[in-house]
Amino acid sequence: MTDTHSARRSPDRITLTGVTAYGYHGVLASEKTDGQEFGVDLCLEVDLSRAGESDNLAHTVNYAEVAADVVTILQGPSQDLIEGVAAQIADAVLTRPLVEAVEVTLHKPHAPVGVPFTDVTVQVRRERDVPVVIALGANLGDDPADTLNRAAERLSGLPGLRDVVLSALFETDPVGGPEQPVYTNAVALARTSLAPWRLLAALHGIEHEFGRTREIRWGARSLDLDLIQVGVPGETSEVLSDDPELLLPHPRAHQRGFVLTPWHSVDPSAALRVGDAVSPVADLLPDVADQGVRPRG
Ligand SMILES: Nc1ncnc2c1ncn2[C@@H]1O[C@H](COP(=O)(O)OP(=O)(O)OP(=O)(O)O)[C@@H](O)[C@H]1O
Ligand SMILES: Nc1nc2c(c(=O)[nH]1)N=C(CO)CN2
Repeated sequence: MTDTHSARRSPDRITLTGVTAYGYHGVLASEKTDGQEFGVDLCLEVDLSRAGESDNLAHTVNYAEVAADVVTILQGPSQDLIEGVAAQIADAVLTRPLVEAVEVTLHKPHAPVGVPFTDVTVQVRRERDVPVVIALGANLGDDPADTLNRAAERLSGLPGLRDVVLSALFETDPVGGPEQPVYTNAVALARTSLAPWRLLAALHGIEHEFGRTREIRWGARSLDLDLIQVGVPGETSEVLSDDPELLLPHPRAHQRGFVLTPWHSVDPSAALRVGDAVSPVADLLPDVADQGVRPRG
């Protein structure tokens, strides 16, 4: 697992250079009929620490798959401008959740320039930028409400997380676990350039700062930060994960009034995937209405 401060390190990278394919991009009619060779260099910013330890391909980005995507786009429908082709490649690469940024250099060495030349290139850099939903909970310490407000400030200060908006705070009856004090819960919405794993590591770091220890499952805690959803359900930005260390969307979110009620309060149009279906959070609320979730005065 990555350390909390890794978001501030200079990023790990995967580079892929000299991917070539024949395509039909260009403004001139002859370019659209005759075609020419295009080349692409890529630099992907990816956290490689987990793959470096695990030796597991699932923990990194498969550069062969990326190369195949690049060739598909180069050979795909004609576009007038190589700027558009480069941007399309960047967007396709960024659909991989582990890619935090990508730089694409698109070469068109046989462009009809009219004078002797070696190459023409465009370069675009794009960062990952997806919505995230984070649930906050606390039921230990002098002032759990203050804990949640301070935790939200820490979220706002995290490199790679922006536009953090905290919901109202709710007092909630404990769900599951041993007998324990009532909780204070809230939900934070934000946008991130961080890969989900790095965001989870950062959340664990904040929990740790607030004195969180993991002992009893569903037991009392000074601060709990859960990642509920990454990306927009049903769209290419949605991240689905069945890795037990990071399940996305959070598998119990749809059953939890202490998540759904604060979430709906801060985003009445929120939607959550439950199995194969994407449901408005508003439609899930009636099933959790008896769980004891009260606005905090
Ligand atoms: N979406 C997720 N958000 C946070 N942790 C997750 C997620 N999916 C899996 N986990 C894993 O769950 C483990 C236990 O997390 P935690 O102690 O916060 O669970 P909990 O809050 O007691 O229970 P619950 O997961 O039901 O909320 C963590 O080590 C983490 O790796
Ligand atoms: N009311 C409430 N109950 C819980 C909570 C929580 O945040 N609020 N968190 C749990 C494990 O994450 C288990 N039960």
